[in-house]
Amino acid sequence: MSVLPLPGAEAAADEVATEPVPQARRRRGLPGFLRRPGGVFGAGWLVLVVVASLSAPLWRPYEPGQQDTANRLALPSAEHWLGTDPLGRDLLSRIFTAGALPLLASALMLVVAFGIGLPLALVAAERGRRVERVISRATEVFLALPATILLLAVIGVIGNRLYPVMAVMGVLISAAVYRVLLGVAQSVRQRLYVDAARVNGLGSLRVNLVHVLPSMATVVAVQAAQLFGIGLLVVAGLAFLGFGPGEPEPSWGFMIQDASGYIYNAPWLMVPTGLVLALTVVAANELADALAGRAAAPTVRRRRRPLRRAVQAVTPATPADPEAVLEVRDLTVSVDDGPDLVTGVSFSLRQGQVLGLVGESGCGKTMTARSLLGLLPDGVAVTGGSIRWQGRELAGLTEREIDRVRGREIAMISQEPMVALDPMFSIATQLVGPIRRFRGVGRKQARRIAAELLRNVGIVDAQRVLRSHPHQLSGGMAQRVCIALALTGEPRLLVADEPTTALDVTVQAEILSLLRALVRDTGLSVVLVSHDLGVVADICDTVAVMYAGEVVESGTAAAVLDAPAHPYTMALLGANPHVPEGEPVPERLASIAGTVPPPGSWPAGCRFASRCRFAEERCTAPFPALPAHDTGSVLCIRVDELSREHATWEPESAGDETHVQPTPTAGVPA
Ligand SMILES: Nc1ncnc2c1ncn2[C@@H]1O[C@H](COP(=O)(O)OP(=O)(O)OP(=O)(O)O)[C@@H](O)[C@H]1O
Repeated sequence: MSVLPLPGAEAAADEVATEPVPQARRRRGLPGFLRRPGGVFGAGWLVLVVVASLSAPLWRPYEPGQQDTANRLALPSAEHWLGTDPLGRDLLSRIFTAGALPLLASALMLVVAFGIGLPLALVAAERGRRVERVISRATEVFLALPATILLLAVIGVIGNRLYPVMAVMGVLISAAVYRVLLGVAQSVRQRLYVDAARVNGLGSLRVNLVHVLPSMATVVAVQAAQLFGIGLLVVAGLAFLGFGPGEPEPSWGFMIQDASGYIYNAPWLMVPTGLVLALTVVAANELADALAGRAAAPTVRRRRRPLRRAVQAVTPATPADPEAVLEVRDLTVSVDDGPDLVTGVSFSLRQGQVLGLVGESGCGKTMTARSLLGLLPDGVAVTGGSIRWQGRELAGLTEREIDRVRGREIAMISQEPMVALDPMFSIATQLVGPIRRFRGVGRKQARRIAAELLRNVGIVDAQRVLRSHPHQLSGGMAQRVCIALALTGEPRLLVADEPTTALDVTVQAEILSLLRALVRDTGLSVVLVSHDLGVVADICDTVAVMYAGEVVESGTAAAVLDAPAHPYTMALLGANPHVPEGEPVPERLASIAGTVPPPGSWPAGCRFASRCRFAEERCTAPFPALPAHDTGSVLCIRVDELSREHATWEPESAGDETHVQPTPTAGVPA
């Protein structure tokens, strides 16, 4: 007997890992699964059988043991609608009297299986890889046990008592339930709105109850429906083998076994009981399929984002800039038992300033930014260096300690506003909760503050937006709401990970000007992650250019962007399609041959050397020391020579060019 795989449940689990299209959720009328014939049949038949079985004592035409000896083995008639058994007992009355037991026993099995499997999956998904490994190994032991033999052994010990036996069956099945739900819980926890909820101070229990569980509901329902059918078959199978209520008590399994003895001279006897059992199992499966179909249909796939954090030993560092509110020194972020993703990253940020982290995709910008909030993916940790925020060390804080900082002192906005908002709740609900938690105010006042926050981020019809759900907002509006959400805890530092990437150019300019206004009016500091030099030039005071997990050049935005000193910065600017206002549009853009080397295969010397036009043999040797630069730092041993030579990264030849399609950014001075 095996309960895995559960194909429908797995399909639904797979789909739940993607982001739902909110419009589909909000369609009015019948639930999605009831728009499918299988769903209508499954739900209808199950309701009928459950109601008829539980209420059988109220309506059955005969007592289940009442014998009509003149009418033995009768075919259906007006007196006995489904016929009679060898003792002349009414089949209709016996079938539905017998129904309560398998239905309740199956339900008990489900309660036990989900009562164990679901909490274990939530805990394993939340607590990280080590806890998950322990729980998974333990459940694998259960999966390896031969369930049928074990059940018979249990019956041998506790006797012919069906409910305890089915409870034991539930314990065995909980391992399979855990396996399916773990994957779902892990993927739901990776959604940005769960991340946002954690940043907004929601405790782990409430994150699970409010955000994770509702998103798992479909998979739980699919799996429960399938397991219910399996439970019915188990009960019937046990009764067929003689384990279950004995004569004269009716049971489906025993009635089928009894009928099998009359298969040649009274074949009809098998039909009613067999049909009711078969239809009930099929109905459970049809319902599961319809539920899985409902989950599968209205979805689109989105990029998954890593979220969880793990902190390991860190080394302290002394502050270099006395005016800095944020001082990151020699930050190293690594995969557990794996390569470094970020090494030796240092930068500082003053109050009311914006720091841009720039670089190609995969350079470690996001890992660096997420380290500030303790929101690294599971299995990735800060393994060295220091993150000092307002004089306090953040690297190495426990989850509980960093919880007090997240949202209240440091908040986050992300690249995909639509995914950062929970599609299930109105904007008011999503704002009021964090406001009440962070500011300790009542619901009414929280709603007033929510409206005020929306107005502060440029939303004029705040009341309408408060009543809306995320899918009713445009991308720009949703990002404004996300910024308002980030401001609910009155943070002093905002980590903005590509906040304008998903928006069109006009809206990008609006959001940038909103961020600028917030910085100017409130003294907020911002760490802005971007691969767009136009955006960085537009808003940042200082810049740290990242390549292959390290900062290769840093300094004031004016210095770095106007007079880049590191070849990689020169190359990025040479390949930048943004054209400064008033400057001639270049005919060709430079390109950078090759790709960023992945973590684990960085060379010992300059990591950019293999792509650098100015590289010499000595560039491949390990760096002697970090060369100094007037206004920041440059990780290039040829920096002085290149500066003297006025080196620039120009398009070299026809093979090294890209024709320009200028996309002027509103107000980008570059
Ligand atoms: N959970 C993870 N486990 C292992 N490696 C990871 C994980 N998440 C990211 N990485 C790797 O870490 C490196 C840095 O990734 P990161 O997301 O910080 O880059 P990025 O510069 O922000 O790029 P992008 O702009 O595409 O987000 C990449 O090589 C990436 O593949």
